[in-house]
Amino acid sequence: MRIVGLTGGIASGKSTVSNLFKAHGIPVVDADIVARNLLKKGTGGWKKVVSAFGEDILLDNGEVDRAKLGQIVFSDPGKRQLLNRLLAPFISRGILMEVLKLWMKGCSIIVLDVPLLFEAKMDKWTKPIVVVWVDPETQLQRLMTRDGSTEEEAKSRINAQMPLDLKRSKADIVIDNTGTLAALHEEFQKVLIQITKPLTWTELMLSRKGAFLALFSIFVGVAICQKSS
Ligand SMILES: CC(C)(COP(=O)(O)OP(=O)(O)OC[C@H]1O[C@@H](n2cnc3c(N)ncnc32)[C@H](O)[C@@H]1O)[C@@H](O)C(=O)NCCC(=O)NCCS
Ligand SMILES: Nc1ncnc2c1ncn2[C@@H]1O[C@H](COP(=O)(O)OP(=O)(O)OP(=O)(O)O)[C@@H](O)[C@H]1O
Repeated sequence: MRIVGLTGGIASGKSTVSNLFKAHGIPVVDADIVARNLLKKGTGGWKKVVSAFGEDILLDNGEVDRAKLGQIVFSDPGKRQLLNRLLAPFISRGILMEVLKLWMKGCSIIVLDVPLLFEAKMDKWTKPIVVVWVDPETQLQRLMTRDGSTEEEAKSRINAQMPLDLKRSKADIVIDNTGTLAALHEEFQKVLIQITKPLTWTELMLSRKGAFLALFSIFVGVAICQKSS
């Protein structure tokens, strides 16, 4: 199974691109959805977060007030690190479970849409890594429009992540989403061809999976030779 990593900056267009993957029949595991489910009332994640941040972050119905928790963690790096530390193991386990379900269904290619793919060191699970990039001004404008946030709020969210240019430098494939949606659709078609084409022998051997298969075959070969001699 090929696990494609999809990441980028906040509001760079990951969900828009992941919808294109889904429209082409490629399943997507969305880390934001996994993280949202982990904060549902009564779950393990909810308990950890309530005991660390207090009941002040709850709504009257006992669910986490996401806007309030967001205001706290995006204006205080220490509190953000605390939240990340509490939720990271649950998030990676949740993602892994979704991957397993898709593997059991026989999916040959899946996409992991993870905003913090590099920050959470999940990049080693995925190949190729697609980074959705936008220029900083467009990113800020789109974020403020989508969330109805002030410039200050939007900037604090952008600055809470690894710089987008650094993510771009770590990518195997970059999608520039600074232009129109039509331009994005066009660029996506090229990426889809790149991602779905079968690996060449050289690429397979250079991949970790290929190296593992080669070593395994050598090991089995040696074992058979020893047994028959
Ligand atoms: C703080 C929370 C409650 C705010 O909720 P809200 O509904 O306002 O935002 P939402 O979850 O839709 O996230 C929007 C975007 O914010 C960015 N973001 C979310 N969490 C983080 C974080 N800890 N650090 C940096 N950026 C983040 C991502 O780009 C994400 O796509 C929520 O983001 C959260 O629980 N974050 C911690 C879990 C996490 O790390 N999620 C990212 C999955 S890898
Ligand atoms: N090429 C585009 N032209 C105009 N608007 C766009 C384009 N691509 C995305 N958008 C809009 O920009 C906003 C951010 O896009 P999207 O939600 O896909 O980003 P994201 O990377 O998934 O964000 P997050 O990190 O918060 O999950 C949305 O309102 C979306 O409709």
